[in-house]
Amino acid sequence: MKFRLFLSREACEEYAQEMEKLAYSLLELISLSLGLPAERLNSFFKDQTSFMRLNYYPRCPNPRLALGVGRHKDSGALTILAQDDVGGLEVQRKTDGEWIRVRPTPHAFIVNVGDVIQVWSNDKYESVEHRVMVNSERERFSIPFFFNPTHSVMVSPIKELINEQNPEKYKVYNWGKFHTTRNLSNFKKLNVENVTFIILGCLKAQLFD
Ligand SMILES: O=C(O)CCC(=O)C(=O)O
Ligand SMILES: [Fe+2]
Repeated sequence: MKFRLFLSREACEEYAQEMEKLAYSLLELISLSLGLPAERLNSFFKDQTSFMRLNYYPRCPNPRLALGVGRHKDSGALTILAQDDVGGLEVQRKTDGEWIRVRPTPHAFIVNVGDVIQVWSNDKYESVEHRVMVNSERERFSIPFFFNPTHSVMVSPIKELINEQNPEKYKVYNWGKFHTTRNLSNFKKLNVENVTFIILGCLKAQLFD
């Protein structure tokens, strides 16, 4: 995939509209896979707070000293990522903590399940931890589309998925408040490597207070 450096507003709007359609299709498939009606989750996105980002990672002579994107989990519902052929995205394998390179596949998107779907599905789906390494020889471009719920949505495990054998693992939280607080803090105030993980951990911990 080749990216032009300057994208027009119209192109960005058109791209976002297409991503939104794709995101709804994926959401419906996820809903079906959980044994729910296809459109069960759609209403959470009526005035969605989705956005896209144009990422540029310049070449770096000493990649070990530079931060592409530090380790994190995406906090929204789904991320649909387009990337060029340079590579640099890595996901952490849960079994041994090893960072695995995600090899770019031509004409394919990478789809991340975010924390919101992890909570809705009560851990049936897991939000993957990932990071981006920079490259000493080539610059890199990527375009993530973050498919996020409406600001006022209260996120908690979907009640149809909860029963005695599968009690809810998360307390309810407000998506908009959570997202704004996280963005405003810009990860500065917490001296930890992985803020999302800690926050999800806190939500889980509260359950057992
Ligand atoms: O550029 C990438 O490959 C991923 C960026 C990313 O993880 C993010 O913006 O959340
Ligand atoms: Fe990410």
